[in-house]
Amino acid sequence: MATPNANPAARADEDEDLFQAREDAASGAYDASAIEVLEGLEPVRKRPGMYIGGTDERARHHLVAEVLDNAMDEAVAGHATRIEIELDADGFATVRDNGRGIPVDPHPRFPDKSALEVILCTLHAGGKFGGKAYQTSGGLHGVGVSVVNALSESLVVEVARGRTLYRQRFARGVPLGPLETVGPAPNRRGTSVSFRPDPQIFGERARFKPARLLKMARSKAYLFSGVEIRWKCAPELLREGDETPAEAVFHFPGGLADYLNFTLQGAATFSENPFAGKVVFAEKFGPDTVGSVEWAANWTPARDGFAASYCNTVPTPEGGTHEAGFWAALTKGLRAYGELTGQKKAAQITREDVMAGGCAMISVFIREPEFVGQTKDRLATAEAQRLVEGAVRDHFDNWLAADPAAGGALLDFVIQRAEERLRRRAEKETQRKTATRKLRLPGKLADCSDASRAGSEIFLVEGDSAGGSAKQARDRRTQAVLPLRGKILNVANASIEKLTQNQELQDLCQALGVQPGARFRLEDLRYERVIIMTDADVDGAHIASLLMTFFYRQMRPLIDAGRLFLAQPPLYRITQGATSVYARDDAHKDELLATRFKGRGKVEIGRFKGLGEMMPRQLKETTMDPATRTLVRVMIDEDEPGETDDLVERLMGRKAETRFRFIQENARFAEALDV
Ligand SMILES: Nc1ncnc2c1ncn2[C@@H]1O[C@H](COP(=O)(O)OP(=O)(O)OP(=O)(O)O)[C@@H](O)[C@H]1O
Repeated sequence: MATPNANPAARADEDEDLFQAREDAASGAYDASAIEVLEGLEPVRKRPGMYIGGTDERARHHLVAEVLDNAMDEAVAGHATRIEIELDADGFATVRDNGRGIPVDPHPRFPDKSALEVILCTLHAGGKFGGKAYQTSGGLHGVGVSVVNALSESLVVEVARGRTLYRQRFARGVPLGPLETVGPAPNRRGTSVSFRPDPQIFGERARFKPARLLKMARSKAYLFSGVEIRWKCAPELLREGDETPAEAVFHFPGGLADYLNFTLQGAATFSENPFAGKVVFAEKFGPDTVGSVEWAANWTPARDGFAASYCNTVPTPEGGTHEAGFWAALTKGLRAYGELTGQKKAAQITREDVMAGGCAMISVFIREPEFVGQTKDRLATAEAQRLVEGAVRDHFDNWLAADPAAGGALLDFVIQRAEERLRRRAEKETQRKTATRKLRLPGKLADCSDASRAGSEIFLVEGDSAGGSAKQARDRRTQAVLPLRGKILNVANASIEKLTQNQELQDLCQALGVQPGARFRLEDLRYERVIIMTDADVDGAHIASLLMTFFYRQMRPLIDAGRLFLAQPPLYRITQGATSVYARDDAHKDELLATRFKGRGKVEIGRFKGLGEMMPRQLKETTMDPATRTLVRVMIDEDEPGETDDLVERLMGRKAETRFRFIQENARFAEALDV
């Protein structure tokens, strides 16, 4: 669709620019010399995101998870009993285990290199591709530790094997020398990996967060009761008032049940003892079935339910087949229990009803799991569903029967959830029938012209001038624009009355076609995607966080369904001759300057003050057009359930000093966006 431009001369100039840029890319610069072949670990340094999902805080901590997963694999395979995690004041993280030690003998395919060097410097080198060295492992691709090596400014591996200590040092994935034999080590065995993430990749001021790693260490210990995890952190890294200890030892013989009780501390639950257990598959399904499942679940009316699942100790925040099997066992179990106790209504129960208020932890160990992506967010192995359902079902039936009071109360609670769900559905149907319900839409909304919800989007923009640009830049058929004036109310501490009186929020709800809080229904949402589009500066970031808090608190299912996004408007336009490119932030600008603009004439850098200042076609091309833009999906990234609640409370709640502390801790982010 054509976008009207206030200034036709400028439009013609721009067309010319664009044409030239395309020509340039299509001819002169594109010959055989433009085809690069990346060798060794270079691809990892070029595109870290492909291997660790980005270069942000989560990705940085994921490096430790990769190394820790290797040590856990060694423990789960029965070769290590102790893992130590240490954080140094100079930014190094060390993970040490007392396992077999990474093999150090010459590698059969590369006889002049040790297996250790091959593992550390080659993608896809590992002992977990279905061989005999590990039965169930979190590692699969032979990628983890080599990626950590590539992205570390400095990395040292020590291996104690056969009473001898070996060491090799690396910098940015390149060995600084061969594997050295340090000397005899009669009382030591295992592997130690020490590394410091590369500031060139993660930024100068990126540091590990002790609290985040402590949680990781603790949850690993819960997941495998056969391991003791020792934690040590340089006191300089801890702030006064931090709850993170400088030293701790984690060992949980009670496994997941301990974990669940710890997480639910204080909440009233249906049963004093959670529904918990463990099944070794070979005992249930025959000696050829490798692996096991452990679980713990309880129900509480006091808070929303959650499910935390793991496969081979790797967290799977997006669930997958193991979770599906677990909930299927419980749903079928409750229906059968209802039938047994004469509760006819139990036949209506679905998985959704069982999950409401259900807090569950599920950990499976299986051979050669299949995940979606290298960061392993979701388990895809179909077999896991059958194994978990089969293993859990009998135990659940027995648990319900063993405590009729708790079992009956749980069944009532779940039936109530089912009834509520059915009532809601009936209400909706009558609504649809009785009225061609007239929608009142706020006046300033520029709605899309297509009636279909599929593929439609609404952009929430800050202020009328940005709204004006966005209205010109949009695709009128599928993209709607709602300008919001000034900062919306901070909902973290607003009462519900205040919330409903706030004009901006009222308009927002009306435009979306939904109601906030308990009356929110995802089915009512008038658009497929909701996109927050604010300026790339501190004010914009603040408005975006207020909106995200609002959605998190009042419309959480919208986030869980993956339908909330952040637009990524550029901050800079870099021009050289006929070529222009856009940069998101300072780091991106520096990267582009270093890679794309080498010594060919004068480079001009323009900085956008706000969206309102951009030409509609620039805004369209960089930020709104689905063919060329990038969107960031807002997701809830929790290492532990309840963590986001804490963070939102800290950031947006009443205590200004905690917010201030967060901003200080994350100063890089705040600075990068500062104007
Ligand atoms: N702590 C350790 N103890 C013993 N062997 C190890 C240890 N760490 C790594 N290894 C060996 O190095 C191999 C490569 O490890 P790497 O982390 O690169 O990949 P992976 O664990 O096989 O798979 P993934 O890419 O999924 O993490 C492992 O398969 C294992 O054989």
